[in-house]
Amino acid sequence: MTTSPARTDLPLWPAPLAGGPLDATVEIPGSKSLTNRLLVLAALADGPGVLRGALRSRDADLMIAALRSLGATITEGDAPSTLHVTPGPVTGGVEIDCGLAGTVMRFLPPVAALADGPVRFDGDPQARVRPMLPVLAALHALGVTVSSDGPELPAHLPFTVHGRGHVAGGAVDVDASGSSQFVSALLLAAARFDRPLMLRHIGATLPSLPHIEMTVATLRDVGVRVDDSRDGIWEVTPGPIAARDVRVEPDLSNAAPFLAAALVSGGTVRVAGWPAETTQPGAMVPGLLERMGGTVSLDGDVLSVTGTGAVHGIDVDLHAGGELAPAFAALAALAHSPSRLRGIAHLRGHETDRLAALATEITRLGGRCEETRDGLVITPRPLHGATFRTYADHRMAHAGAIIGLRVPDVQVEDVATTAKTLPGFDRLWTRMLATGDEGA
Ligand SMILES: O=C(O)C1=C[C@@H](OP(=O)(O)O)[C@@H](O)[C@H](O)C1
Ligand SMILES: C=C(OP(=O)(O)O)C(=O)O
Repeated sequence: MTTSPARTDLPLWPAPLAGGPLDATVEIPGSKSLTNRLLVLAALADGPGVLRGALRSRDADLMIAALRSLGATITEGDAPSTLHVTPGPVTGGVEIDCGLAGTVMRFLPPVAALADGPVRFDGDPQARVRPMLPVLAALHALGVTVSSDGPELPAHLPFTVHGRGHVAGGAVDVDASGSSQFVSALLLAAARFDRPLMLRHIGATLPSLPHIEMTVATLRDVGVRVDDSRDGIWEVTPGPIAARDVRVEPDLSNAAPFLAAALVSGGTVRVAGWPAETTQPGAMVPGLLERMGGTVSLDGDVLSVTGTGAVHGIDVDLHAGGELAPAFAALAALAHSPSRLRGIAHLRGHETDRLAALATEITRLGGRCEETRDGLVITPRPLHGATFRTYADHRMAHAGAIIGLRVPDVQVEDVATTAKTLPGFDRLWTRMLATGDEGA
């Protein structure tokens, strides 16, 4: 970890201070995780389908471009968030740019295995260190050839999946302790395999279980039979994938920084379209904010969080919702009592090593934030302004914005990196602070 002054050639965004208690309603665009699952299933379906309220962001647009090159036709309807998807035979002989999107680099290799030729995968420089081996080893075990420069199975991008038009299926063990996306990836394509897929998780821990439940739920919604009755084992029966006209829920993890702002600034922030039931891990956000001093209410589908400006520390296992950690680490840095975030060792393989990044940046602002084996311990200290580096990580930018609500002169590096899942984050944030009813 380094605490030296940040030097960056990237643009700096002066994070706005909260002028007073908030009174804002924020419209959050569609869920990244749901959009990218629904796009994959629509591209493999039996007929044309529609997504409404889909996310349009870098990760979603990379998925759209990749599925188009693999043979699907995807067009915009009356709005950019309405997507018409017409499946086609899965075609090889193409290259896929994964950017930094875990959902693209993990979900598409099993789809590429169904193609009629090789599919090469690559992405951003930072994507080339994100773990890939468990999903590629599983494909290899299912009879799919995967190659890169060396003789060994690739552990990272870039690599090539040599599609042969079909995947046998069968039983396979996967260590998904590094990412739930290894499980989701194989389940999403498995209805198109020749035989049932019987997938067993063999690692010590399994992060982000809600995201696996999301995969199972989206598969069942399109008529695919999934047996998840045994812990750590999933069985998918090959069969038709129904075409659907579906509405995508707002991204509840991206709602987290906005709702957190109510605790930091005092006042109320509302998010419209909050689902009554969801598999998104963002469902944990209201309960966590209550524990940190917020008052939460749900009126119809409008979730309101009201804060006083006082933030309590929290001791929490975020294993199920690791993507929430940056926002909650930022809140913890502003709390009046210590916090411990546990169960999130796998965040070291996210967009950046998020544990190191959060510890470095909170420390740079004068805070005390220490890495543990599986998380962070954050002890309150007075903070001061400085550059808050973001490491191409959208959720680091959210964290810097939260701290900047209270700490003058926080300069968030490369706020445009938020376009990964929420283009226009800075505009939405500034409008929220203008305390009116604002939309995306
Ligand atoms: O399947 C998904 O859509 C996701 C699963 C999670 O990944 P990990 O299990 O790697 O944390 C989550 O952090 C990521 O933002 C999205
Ligand atoms: C871990 C994340 O993304 P990805 O889908 O790229 O893994 C995230 O959005 O927090």
